[in-house]
Amino acid sequence: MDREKRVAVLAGDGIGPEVMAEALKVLQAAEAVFGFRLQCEQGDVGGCAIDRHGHALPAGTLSLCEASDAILFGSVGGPKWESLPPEQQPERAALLPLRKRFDLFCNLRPSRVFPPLAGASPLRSDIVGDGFDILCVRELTSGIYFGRPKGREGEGADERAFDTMCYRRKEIERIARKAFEIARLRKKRVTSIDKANVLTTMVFWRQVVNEVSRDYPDVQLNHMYIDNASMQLLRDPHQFDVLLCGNMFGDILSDQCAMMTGSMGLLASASLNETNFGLYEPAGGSAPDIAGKGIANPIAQILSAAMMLRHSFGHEAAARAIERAVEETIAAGVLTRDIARDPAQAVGTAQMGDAVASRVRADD
Ligand SMILES: NC(=O)c1ccc[n+]([C@@H]2O[C@H](COP(=O)([O-])OP(=O)(O)OC[C@H]3O[C@@H](n4cnc5c(N)ncnc54)[C@H](O)[C@@H]3O)[C@@H](O)[C@H]2O)c1
Ligand SMILES: CC(C)[C@H](C(=O)O)[C@@H](O)C(=O)O
Ligand SMILES: [Mg+2]
Repeated sequence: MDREKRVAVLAGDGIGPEVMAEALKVLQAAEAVFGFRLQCEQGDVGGCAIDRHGHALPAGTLSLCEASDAILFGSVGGPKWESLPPEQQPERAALLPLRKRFDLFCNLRPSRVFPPLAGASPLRSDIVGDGFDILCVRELTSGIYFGRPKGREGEGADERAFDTMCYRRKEIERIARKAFEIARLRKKRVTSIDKANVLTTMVFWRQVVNEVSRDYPDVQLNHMYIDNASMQLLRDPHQFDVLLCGNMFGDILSDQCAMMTGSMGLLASASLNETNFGLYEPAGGSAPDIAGKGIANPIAQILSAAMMLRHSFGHEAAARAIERAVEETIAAGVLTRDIARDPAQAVGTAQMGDAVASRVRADD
């Protein structure tokens, strides 16, 4: 890295601060091994920011992000803030505006089975086989999440609520291009997910994806309806390489893919714009059911930090070293409760972080 990079560290709510502490520990180990320095600065975000500052994304946090080279994000939300008006809740007032502000349209969610964890998958062993490797490429700044109008009106039996699903050609084109480019570095297969049999937006999605695919004749493209895709993932995950999804379908299928690898706590993600500025976060949430117990799996957060080193800072060797340290930790049987075969043998969040940090090393 040419100069010291600035990282906005937004741990957020629930298990966010617990798993973030472990990711920072692992980053420090990588700094020591590879001789680079990150300037990490913490900012409040989410429900805890509402409690402290009256807003889920305080101005100080936004300016910290604007002055940084990347954002390392934990998770936001939880029961305490669910009764607030929807537009004030942490997810809608902090996370979605951050994605929009930095134009983070390209969300990468890799689901790969760690071979020693094949038994942690809820899928039958003959279906998991020797493991699958699926990359969900999710459009993140448009679709039904952001379409206007959106609202509620009327009263009584006629009271209604509505969202708008809308995609512009340029929005479909740019995410499709990303999916095809990435597929070229993998098994060269893209499955585009839609609901073109019902939704006009999705007829357009399919048409534009077909048009973009002409520039990538070496990549095999097929289309699949979302309902069938959800079923096919369970029946034969090996048929998939890159899943190209709109915002909502990608949200749903990526949770499904994560669990198919054994736990929500394993799924990292990168949300990128055209300049490779990124927000890096676990795909799972604040996990209120286990928050504060020191048992959350920090791997998704740690692997998100590795993705930051790779995609925003171009430090492939350090990213790979962290990924390898995670693989070796798992192979050594150091497992949190969500992935341990015997819960009595499970380690806590901090022990898992220690185990990964101690295994970060340069290439042999
Ligand atoms: N990026 C984000 O900030 C983000 C993402 C998803 C959900 N959320 C928010 O989080 C809150 C809880 O949402 P939810 O319950 O639907 O989803 P969740 O992902 O928080 O939890 C779903 C299940 O997965 C488990 N899980 C998740 N991460 C884990 C980890 N690291 N280790 C072990 N187990 C883990 C949880 O214990 C829970 O049983 C909501 O307020 C939601 O809006 C935030
Ligand atoms: C918390 C929520 C807004 C978010 C989403 O729906 O995008 C989350 O579920 C995710 O997958 O990152
Ligand atoms: Mg989600």
